[in-house]
Amino acid sequence: MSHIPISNSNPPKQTDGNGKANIANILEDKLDPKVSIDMEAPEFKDFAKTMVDFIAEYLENIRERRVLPEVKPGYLKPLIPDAAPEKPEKWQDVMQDIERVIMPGVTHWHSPKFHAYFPTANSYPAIVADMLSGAIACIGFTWIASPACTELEVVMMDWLGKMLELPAEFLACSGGKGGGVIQGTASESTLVALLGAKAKKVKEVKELHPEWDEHTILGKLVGYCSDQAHSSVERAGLLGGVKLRSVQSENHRMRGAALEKAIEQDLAEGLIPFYAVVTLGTTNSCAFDFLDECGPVGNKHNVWVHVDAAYAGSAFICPEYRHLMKGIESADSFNFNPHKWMLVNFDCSAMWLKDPSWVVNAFNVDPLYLKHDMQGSAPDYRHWQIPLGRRFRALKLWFVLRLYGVENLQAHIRRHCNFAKQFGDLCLADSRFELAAEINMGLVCFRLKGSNERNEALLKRINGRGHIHLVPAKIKDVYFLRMAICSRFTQSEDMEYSWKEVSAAADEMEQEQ
Ligand SMILES: N[C@@H](Cc1c[nH]c2ccc(O)cc12)C(=O)O
Repeated sequence: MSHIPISNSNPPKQTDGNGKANIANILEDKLDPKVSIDMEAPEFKDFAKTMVDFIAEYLENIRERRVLPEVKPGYLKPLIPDAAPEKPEKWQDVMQDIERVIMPGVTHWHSPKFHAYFPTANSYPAIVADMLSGAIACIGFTWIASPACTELEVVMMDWLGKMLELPAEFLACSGGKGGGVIQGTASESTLVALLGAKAKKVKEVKELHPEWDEHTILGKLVGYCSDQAHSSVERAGLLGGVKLRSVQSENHRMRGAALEKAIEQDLAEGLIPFYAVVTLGTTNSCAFDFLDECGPVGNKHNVWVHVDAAYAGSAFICPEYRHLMKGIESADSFNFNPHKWMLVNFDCSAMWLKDPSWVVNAFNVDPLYLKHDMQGSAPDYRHWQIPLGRRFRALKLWFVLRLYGVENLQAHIRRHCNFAKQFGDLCLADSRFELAAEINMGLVCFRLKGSNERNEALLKRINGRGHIHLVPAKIKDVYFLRMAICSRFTQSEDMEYSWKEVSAAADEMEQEQ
């Protein structure tokens, strides 16, 4: 491509006297058809190879970078021009600008010094798969829009479901109604399940009470989640236009009896329970609701049970953690994010439905341009999700599952859990600290013994030092720090480093007292 003058782009256009461009002149001013405006393949190969080298260098040495940037809001604008260039630039110049413009403002999520939120995944096989997805660049809304996009997704969701030992009813290969779909995020899955549950309940109630209009029914619907559920569950209720009730957890976990009590109270008030979200691995403390209690309660009251295992679900590929999803057979839908903890880059949120027809029919619009002759023989995933467009995300799963193998993915999970235990032990060996919750998976919730204010000051100091990055949480007015193990590059020495940072910040605070 580059540096070919594009003849029509620059000469001043004659105007018609009113400041408007003269159409005849513009039409005369055509592109030379022999001149390509595209980057050609040889140049693409050089550019892409340089980028691959940059990526490998960036990731392998990520530990050396300051995990949290020091820039202030607005830092970037002065570093680049105010408008897009008229003439093409060199890719080498763009490469140069990555360190100058972008890197100073990057929070390095894949650094072993990053311990905030929960992990987001990153692996070379997934990055390469995304390159291929970018090249095929199909929009797989229907089967015919790119059969491989749909069919690989169906099979990958079966592979993944088998890795977790999901009940056969969730899998397409069982030959029943069930199957899996890749959504963008767990929040989307929660909303999709809620909308399916809502459609199902409205239909049931209409059959029982043909005299009730839809508005009356919708006003009576009520859903449930634990008081520890992610805020996206509450948001799904708002987006879906239904009431959601939060159920008090016990030791951070929702119990069946509390859920049942809430349902019965609502029934007594004439409300219509329709949906319950059971969280396996909460954001605050990675607590697990009792699915084996809550699921059967939901089933008994004909309430759709959705399981949100966004982070912790990846651990169910390890048999030793599967007891935490006991009761899974009672769920109507199940979701976890391989893009959090299973080495598949964002976005890849795996959702299974026992009976997708509720979701499919709830969203069904069928314009002529989206119809095709094979309808009904394979899923048209546009009906399973909120947007119409969808990328070829199954490629990332396929590459990661094949190039790691289940064994190495299990090893990744186990390593992170062990690092969390290592950090927890370091913490407990220092009498100034205590754990704020039991250590679950790759998360340690800890705090300085004493007031919330002391812990707020500690976190500020840790993040201010800039060597590691953590975020806090609060449960029942107790403020604590969350140490999430996030990077696939983490080694045991990194945990020692992170602990030293925490204890050095505590030392500083003591010295100032
Ligand atoms: N980033 C998440 C938000 C989310 C939804 N459900 C969760 C459960 C636990 C957790 O730690 C985060 C979430 C998403 O995929 O939408």
